[in-house]
Amino acid sequence: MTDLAISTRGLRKTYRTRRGKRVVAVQGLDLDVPVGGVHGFLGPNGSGKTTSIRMLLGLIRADAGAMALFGRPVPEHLPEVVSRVGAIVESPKFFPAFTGRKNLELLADAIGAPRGRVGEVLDETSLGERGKDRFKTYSLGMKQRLAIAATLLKEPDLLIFDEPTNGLDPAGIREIRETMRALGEQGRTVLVSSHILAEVEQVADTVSIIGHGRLLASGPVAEVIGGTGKSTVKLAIGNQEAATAVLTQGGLTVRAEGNYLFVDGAEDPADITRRLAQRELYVAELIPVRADLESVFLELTADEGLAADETTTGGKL
Ligand SMILES: Nc1ncnc2c1ncn2[C@@H]1O[C@H](COP(=O)(O)OP(=O)(O)OP(=O)(O)O)[C@@H](O)[C@H]1O
Repeated sequence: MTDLAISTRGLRKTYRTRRGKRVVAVQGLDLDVPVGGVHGFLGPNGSGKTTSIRMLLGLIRADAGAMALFGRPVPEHLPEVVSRVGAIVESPKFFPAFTGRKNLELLADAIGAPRGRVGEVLDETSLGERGKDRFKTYSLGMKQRLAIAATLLKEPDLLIFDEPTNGLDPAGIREIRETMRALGEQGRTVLVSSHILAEVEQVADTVSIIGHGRLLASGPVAEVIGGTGKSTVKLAIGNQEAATAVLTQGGLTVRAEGNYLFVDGAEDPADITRRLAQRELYVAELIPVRADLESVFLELTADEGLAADETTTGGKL
């Protein structure tokens, strides 16, 4: 387990609401995050991402299951590994009237980090010269990057960001994305939770997709995208009607869009051309359409709904 920055097995958490209802937020989560690079922790709203992160950081107790950070079981051994972990789970508090630099200097003093680190972390988060400006003049994106800079003061090996781009404009999102990518390239491990997939797809090396507090898929982005075993092929053909009939008979799903047919479900594009050629229908153009993380995510979480189960049954976990 030591080559994993994060590992959980059978992690569970049920909340009890004031009205006595039980909300199963995380139900048997097995999560593995390799050391080094950016790992996207993906799931629809309410799928248990924040709850899982809070358990890992020792902010709330798990009901059952095992967790480890860098191979050390937590929360039991959290004091040993906590210095290797930086996290932004909620917006940190900075002094509005102080400059970004001053805020970081105060924080560095408080946690015993050298003040020399402040200039470095401002550069690492592309705040550089803007460190001289007051915090209250910062855009949301800059405030968020200052929060990341603060977590970098103690040079953590693992950074955990819960929905770091929430509320940011496209420019702010791009800046955070570039910062995360740079951190991953330095060999740090970055866990970033999100329900915005396009964003994570561009920056993550590996991903885990969860739904209802359970792991649905995990691995390198390319493998997770390819792993659904389905591909779409776009083809141009003279007789669309006849081609649709042949392919549909063969169990494929076909839809027409303008001059093209989009065919789903073929194991191999060559299979499509062969079937059509057997009926003397010849393809003018055939383009495999790359699956993206978004479509894989939607496919995997199709049955998950938008919120976790709410149940009034009092069964023991
Ligand atoms: N303190 C709490 N008390 C009761 N229920 C809670 C509490 N915190 C979270 N929940 C519920 O637990 C489930 C999982 O929530 P969680 O915040 O972990 O999901 P999430 O994937 O982080 O979602 P989001 O993307 O919306 O932040 C949801 O149904 C949520 O309403």
